[in-house]
Amino acid sequence: MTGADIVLEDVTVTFAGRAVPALDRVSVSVRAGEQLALVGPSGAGKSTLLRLLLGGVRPAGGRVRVGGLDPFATQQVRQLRQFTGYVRQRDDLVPGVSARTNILMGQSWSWRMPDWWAVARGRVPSRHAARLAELAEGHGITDILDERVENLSGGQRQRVALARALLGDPRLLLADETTSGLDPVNAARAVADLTSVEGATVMLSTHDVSLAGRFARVVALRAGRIAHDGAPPDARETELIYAHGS
Ligand SMILES: Nc1ncnc2c1ncn2[C@@H]1O[C@H](COP(=O)(O)OP(=O)(O)OP(=O)(O)O)[C@@H](O)[C@H]1O
Repeated sequence: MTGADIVLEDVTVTFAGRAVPALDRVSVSVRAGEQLALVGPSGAGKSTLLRLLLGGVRPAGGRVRVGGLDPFATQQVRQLRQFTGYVRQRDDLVPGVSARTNILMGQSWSWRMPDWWAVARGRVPSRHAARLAELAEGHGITDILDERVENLSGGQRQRVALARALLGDPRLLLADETTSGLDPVNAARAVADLTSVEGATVMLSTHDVSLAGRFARVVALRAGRIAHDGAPPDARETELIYAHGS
């Protein structure tokens, strides 16, 4: 499986009612299979950039391509979402159903009738059984698979969301502050898992400078602009990226 390449050319996003663009003429190219950390102060545009890649926000200008697909073309974005694992900053687990069903539902686009029946009966479709068991074990959630997600802690919910993103062996993994609610052991495990999907392109946004330092490439945003793109910034550069004011 090959990862998805990403091309952003001169992309500007301006939210309604905001004088300042959330992304201001941003250009970034990511090779298929490349893994990078996205850093920058709160409000710098990290979530906006990740959401943009799946057609979640519409640019006022510029060009976006992910795996050669246009996220703003209906048919293409459907295809794009099928090969992407996305762990959002605020998880979007479906209440009222179990952790297991939530994890499986990320792959429902590929199900046929017998798979739907299996899930409706609380079972795991055979095509997902081995990988689900492996992910649940790896993330310490085997014992909570039957729990309704509203009964889980924030960290447990994050691990469920992570397992859902990883279940389909995605070509692209987008993780938005995924490790912030996790204890150090589970945070390390989450990063190890996110970066070990064979061939997948990975973009992980984080406020954790030491975590970002584990990536060969770090892209920093500041007030919607690229402030750094390359090897992890040193202490002085990091200070400038996070300095108050402009
Ligand atoms: N739906 C929206 N409507 C209006 N403004 C928005 C919307 N989403 C984001 N913004 C604004 O766009 C800017 C960038 O926000 P974004 O969430 O991308 O930042 P971030 O770098 O991910 O921040 P954090 O680290 O706090 O998650 C902020 O000024 C934010 O207030």
